[in-house]
Amino acid sequence: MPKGLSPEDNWCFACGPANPIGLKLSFYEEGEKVKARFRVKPEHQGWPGLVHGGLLATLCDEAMAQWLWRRGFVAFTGELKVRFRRGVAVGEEVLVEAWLKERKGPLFLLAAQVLNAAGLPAVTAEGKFILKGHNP
Ligand SMILES: CCCCCCCCCCCC(=O)SCCNC(=O)CCNC(=O)[C@H](O)C(C)(C)COP(=O)(O)OP(=O)(O)OC[C@H]1O[C@@H](n2cnc3c(N)ncnc32)[C@H](O)[C@@H]1OP(=O)(O)O
Repeated sequence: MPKGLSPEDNWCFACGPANPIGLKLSFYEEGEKVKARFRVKPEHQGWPGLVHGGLLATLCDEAMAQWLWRRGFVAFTGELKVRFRRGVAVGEEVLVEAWLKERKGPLFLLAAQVLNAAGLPAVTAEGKFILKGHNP
């Protein structure tokens, strides 16, 4: 793990409860997936009334990293492919979920999606993660 990066600090932008400007995502397990709910705020918008795509990509990236982290893998995102299918409105509560598709040695391929308030896919994503270590 790089210097300055301590999980105990809880400063992860997406999931760290101590980060004052973080998203404070709280993940849980359901079957083979990790999931989190997130209510989008006005400060997350890009086009007026619509959530910024970069933030939705962050939700996917984080969910996939969480899937690995919770299983003891410290793995970095090497590649992230994101498809924006439906705009998400400010104020909406979305569900982000991630799961493993394949592992080839140190390379993990995961998938994620953001479901809108109606349960329809707003974003689908795939990520390649490279194993860098294990957490105790
Ligand atoms: C508080 C608690 C929080 C707990 C939860 C924490 C959540 C945090 C979530 C944050 C998620 C992020 O945004 S992470 C931050 C964004 N990502 C980064 O900063 C990573 C920056 N990039 C790197 O550090 C590096 O390039 C790596 C680690 C990705 C790869 O470098 P490396 O480790 O030297 O790996 P290397 O030997 O080159 O390659 C190993 C194998 O992976 C393949 N490979 C390498 N890079 C890639 C790639 N981009 N796409 C595809 N494949 C790749 C190689 O071909 C090779 O396969 P073969 O030839 O052996 O078959």
